[in-house]
Amino acid sequence: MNSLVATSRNFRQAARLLGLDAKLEKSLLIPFREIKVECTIPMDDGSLASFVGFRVQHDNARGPMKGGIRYHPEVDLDEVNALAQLMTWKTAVADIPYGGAKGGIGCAPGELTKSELERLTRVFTQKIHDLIGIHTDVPAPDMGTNAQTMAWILDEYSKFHGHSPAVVTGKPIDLGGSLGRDAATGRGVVFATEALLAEYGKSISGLTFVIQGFGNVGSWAAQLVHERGGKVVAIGDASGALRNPNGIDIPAIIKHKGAGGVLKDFKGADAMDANELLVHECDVLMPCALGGVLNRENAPDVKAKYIIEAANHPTDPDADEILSKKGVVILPDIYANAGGVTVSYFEWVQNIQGFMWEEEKVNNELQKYMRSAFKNIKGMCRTHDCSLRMGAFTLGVNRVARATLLRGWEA
Ligand SMILES: NC(=O)C1=CN([C@@H]2O[C@H](COP(=O)(O)OP(=O)(O)OC[C@H]3O[C@@H](n4cnc5c(N)ncnc54)[C@H](O)[C@@H]3O)[C@@H](O)[C@H]2O)C=CC1
Ligand SMILES: O=C(O)CCC(=O)C(=O)O
Repeated sequence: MNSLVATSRNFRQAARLLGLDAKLEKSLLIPFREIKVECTIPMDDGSLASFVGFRVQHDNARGPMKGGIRYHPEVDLDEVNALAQLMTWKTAVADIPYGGAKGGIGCAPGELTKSELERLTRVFTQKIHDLIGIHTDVPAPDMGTNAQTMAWILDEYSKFHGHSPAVVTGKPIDLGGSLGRDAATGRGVVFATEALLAEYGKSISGLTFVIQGFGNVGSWAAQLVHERGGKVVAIGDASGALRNPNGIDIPAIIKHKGAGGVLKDFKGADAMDANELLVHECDVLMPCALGGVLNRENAPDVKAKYIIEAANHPTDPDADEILSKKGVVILPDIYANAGGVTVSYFEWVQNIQGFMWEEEKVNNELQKYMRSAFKNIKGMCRTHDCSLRMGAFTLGVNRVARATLLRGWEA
C-alpha cells in the first residue's frame, strides 16, 4: 500500500477515536508546504546530472518543523509526505516542542563519490535555505545521510544566514553536535523495547532478536541489545542476511564493518535468504531499514511475538491487521524510533543555550522521555480501548489538535 495512504489511514482512525471535527481533521492532514527542487551538479567525470529533491513541511502548530533528510532511489513526494506527517505525530508523542517535516533526494548515495554527494547537498541547501531555519524547520539525518551531510548543510546555510549551528541536528560533535545523538535512535529503540517487555514481565536478556538493517539505527540497536544479554539470531542489510542460532557476535560484526567489510561477508554466521529474515524464528523482530517491508504477503508467516518498529512505517495496514489477529504485539514507529528526534531536540537546545551536556545527561534524559511517552500511550490505549499504534496516534494527534485549536487555526 502507498505509504501516504497507509499513514493517512492511521491518522483518520485516530481522528475518529478522538471525535475530531471533520474540518479540523482535514486541516491537520494537509501539509503546510511541499517543496520540490531540481538539483543539477557536475559529476566527477565532467558530465552533468540532475536529481529531484523534496522537503515537505507538514505542521508547525507545536513548534518549528523537524525531521530528517533521506537519500534513496525510491524517494518521491508521497513517501516524503508520509514521513513528514509521521514526524508531526512523533514529535507530539515524544512531547518535544516541534512540528513535523521530512526531506529527501532521489539518488543512490552508495553510487556517488564523496565530492558528488557534497555538491548535491550544497545545491539542495541553496534551493531550500530560505525555507528552513532555527525556528522554522530544522533538518537532521535519515536513511542515506549522516553527520557529514549535516555539516555540509550547516556550512552552506551559514553562507546565507551567518553561523547557525542549530539549523540542523545530528551534526558532527566538532560543529556543535550532541554527544549521544549518533546512538540515540537505536538507544531509544532499546528503551522503548524495555518499557514494552516490562509490561509482560520480560526483559531483553535471554530473548532472541532478528534485526533488519545495520546502518545507524540497526547497528546501535543490535549493539545495545547484545550488551543487555539479548541474543541476535539473524541480521540483514542491503547486502544480504546472516543467522546464527547461538547468537551473532555483534561487536565482531561492527569491527568487520568498521574495517570496510560488507555484512554478508562476515564469517561468524551462516548466510541466509534475505527474504526469510522477517519470518525467521525469534521473540522480537526489529525492522530498522525500509518502509512497507511487512505486508500481506509475509505477515501470515511472521514468528516474532513482538515487533519494534525502529524503521518508519515498516508495517503496512494489511500486515498490521493480520499480525494483530495473530496476537503479535507491535510497538509503533512514532514512539519506537522517537529517540533520534528527542536527542535532536536536546542538541538544538544545547546550540541555542551555547552549553554542551555530558553524554550521561543526554542518555538519562532520553530514557525519561521514552518512559514517559510509553506511560502516556498506555493511558490512551486504556481510554480508547485500542492498540499501541492507535494509543500513540491518538496521543500525538490530540496534542497537535489542541495546539491548533488554541491558535485559532481551525476556522
Ligand atoms: N537515523 C535516524 O536517526 C532515524 C532513522 N529512522 C528510520 O530508521 C530506518 C533506518 O535509518 P538509518 O539507520 O538512519 O539509515 P542508514 O542509511 O544508516 O541504514 C540503512 C540500513 O538499511 C539497509 N537496507 C537498505 N535497503 C535494504 C533492503 N532492501 N533490505 C535490507 N536492508 C536494507 C542498509 O543496508 C543499511 O544497513 C529508516 O526507516 C529511517 O527513516 C527513524 C528515526 C530516526
Ligand atoms: O532527528 C530528527 O530531527 C529527525 C529524525 C527522523 O527523521 C525521524 O525520526 O524519522
